[in-house]
Amino acid sequence: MGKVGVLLLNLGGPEKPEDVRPFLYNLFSDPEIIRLRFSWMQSPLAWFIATTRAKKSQENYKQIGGGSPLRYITETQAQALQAHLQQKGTDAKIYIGMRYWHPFTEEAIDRIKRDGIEHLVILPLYPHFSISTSGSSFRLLEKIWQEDPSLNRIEHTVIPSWYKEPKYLQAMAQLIAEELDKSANPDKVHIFFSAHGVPLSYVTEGGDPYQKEIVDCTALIMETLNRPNPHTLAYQSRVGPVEWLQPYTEEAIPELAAQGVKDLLVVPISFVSEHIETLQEIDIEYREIAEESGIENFYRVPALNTHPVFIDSLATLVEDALKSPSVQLSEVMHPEKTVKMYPQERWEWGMTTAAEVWNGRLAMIGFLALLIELISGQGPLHFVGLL
Ligand SMILES: C=CC1=C(C)c2cc3[nH]c(cc4nc(cc5[nH]c(cc1n2)c(C)c5CCC(=O)O)C(CCC(=O)O)=C4C)c(C)c3C=C
Ligand SMILES: [Fe+2]
Ligand SMILES: [Fe+2]
Repeated sequence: MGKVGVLLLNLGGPEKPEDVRPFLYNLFSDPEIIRLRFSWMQSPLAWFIATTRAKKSQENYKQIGGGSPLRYITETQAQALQAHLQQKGTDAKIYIGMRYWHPFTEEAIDRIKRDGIEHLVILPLYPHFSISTSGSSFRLLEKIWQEDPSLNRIEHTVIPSWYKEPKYLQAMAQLIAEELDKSANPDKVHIFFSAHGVPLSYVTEGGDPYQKEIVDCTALIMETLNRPNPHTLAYQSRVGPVEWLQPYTEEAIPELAAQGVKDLLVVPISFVSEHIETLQEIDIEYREIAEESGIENFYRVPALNTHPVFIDSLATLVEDALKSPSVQLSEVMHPEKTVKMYPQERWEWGMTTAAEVWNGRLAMIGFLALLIELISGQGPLHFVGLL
């Protein structure tokens, strides 16, 4: 086999306070995050939301040291994966392609070309597929491929989602068991899976398999854990005025407390690295909500980061992908009717319908807010939680 490369896809995060606004601008410019019927409105709206949200977001990042640890952690994961693959006899170079911040996906592709990579495994660091995460990165890659025919020389294969990988489940179960055993009464602890949310319309109209994959994944982790603890699944990090997947984490925690739960173990499951939503949202905001509502012991399972069993699972995914028939970007993005992949047609159609909702509500709220905010210094977006 010729030169092998592995492209790890991730979201990216601002490294310092000045990065927050341009990072948010990149995020809200993505039509997979907000799609507007009139594409000319995308940039002004992204600019508007980024500018108005930046201060609050910067304050959150300040609470965890001013920036996101995502780049550093992803780099250590890449090094660990490269070393582990080498140990197992696979020579591969690892590249990091972030969607909204450095090192950008475009830069990774430039390096892959320069290094003369012949076989490329595309591995998103999201265990579950969502239109808004892996889907967005795949769409960007597809565009890069379309614009640069020389990339067709590279044989590529995509791993669309991988939450069923046994060693990933084992690593999660191991981390949960270690945390449970720190409690005086391990069997009494309520295990609380907190997944990152998406707008409900992504699932109901867009056909996003994300919710199903998350539900499946929690069941598989509980099965692997094999303990008698009760468990709950809820969704965190809602942004904007539309309905997201329910139950919401910030509402589910007080409900459990009202039912008499005293020991709560939060398990973040959408993401494999520590980031602002584990370090700030869970460890600070949700802990406060829990303690105020009567939870006595609040624990949190650490993110996988460079857990050796997790790195081994990533290596297995890469090795299996190199041995199996390739999965093309075009297959994932435009599956044939007979292939049971992501329902692109419903997704396109659904996102258009969802877009109308976003378009109507966000654009209207956005420009109205801008006007009111300019006049009064206090806009309505503060009340719907967008700013
Ligand atoms: C699987 C994980 C994620 C999903 C699904 C997801 C969807 C999604 N996110 C936003 C809006 C924002 N996300 C932000 C940060 C952020 N998002 C994820 C993961 C998922 N997002 C991570 C890991 C991070 C943090 C990166 C870091 O800095 O460590 C932010 C910025 C932070 C903030 O201002 O709160 C926004 C905004 C939407 C709208 C969405 C689905 C449509
Ligand atoms: Fe997000
Ligand atoms: Fe988020």
